[in-house]
Amino acid sequence: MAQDMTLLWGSGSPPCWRVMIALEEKQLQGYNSVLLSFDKMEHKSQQVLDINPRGQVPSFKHGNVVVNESYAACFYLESRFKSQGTKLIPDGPEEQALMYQRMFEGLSLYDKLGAVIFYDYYVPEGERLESALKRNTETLATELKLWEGYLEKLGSGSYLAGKDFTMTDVVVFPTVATAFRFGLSAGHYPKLGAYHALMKERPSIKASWPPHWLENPKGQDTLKDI
Ligand SMILES: N[C@@H](CCC(=O)N[C@@H](CS)C(=O)NCC(=O)O)C(=O)O
Repeated sequence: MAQDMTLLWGSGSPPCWRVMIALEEKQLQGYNSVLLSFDKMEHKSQQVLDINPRGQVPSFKHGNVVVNESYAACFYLESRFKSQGTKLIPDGPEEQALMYQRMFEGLSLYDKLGAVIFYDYYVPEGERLESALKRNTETLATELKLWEGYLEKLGSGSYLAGKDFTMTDVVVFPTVATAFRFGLSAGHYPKLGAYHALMKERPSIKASWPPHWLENPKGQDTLKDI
């Protein structure tokens, strides 16, 4: 089916997961899927550097077309396979505006989540401060409350940009799932919890669930109290 496509990816990487969901939704199964190990630094291998000089994943190739930014790859797939699989960009101008707005806001959520769960990874040992981590955590909680409010306003059973599944869900769900993997409480964020539960049942999500999460279903509890 999609044998002329290659995706180099790492398990649990939200940017990689975005592209995998888009491929599933556009019925592009059968692509050449190359799972790389971050622990072994395989994302810095020549195989990746040949198509992505940043040495990052996702790295994606379709024939001679290289698209490495996850948002760009998702847009490329939607545009190239417009009439195939799920329609990810709604036609209505208002629906489209909300979809674009929320998908780019999703980058803020991703950055703020990373600033908490990967604090020790990003900040060298001698430069870490309790006060900075506390501030990052408060900033994340404020951001999560925004999303909780968006879902509340849309009503139960909604996706992130309305009653239909859209590109916003493709690109933002992996961040939401990562927050829950790191212990976010559905008790504290019931709308996000319901959204997470709804999405977990979707075939594209089941098919692309991070393999190391399947192997080890228990995540961390970093976010349990926020
Ligand atoms: N802007 C890129 C970000 C990709 C990214 O940050 N990938 C991470 C994995 S989640 C990575 O490869 N990190 C290794 C590195 O930067 O050296 C996208 O959204 O595609």
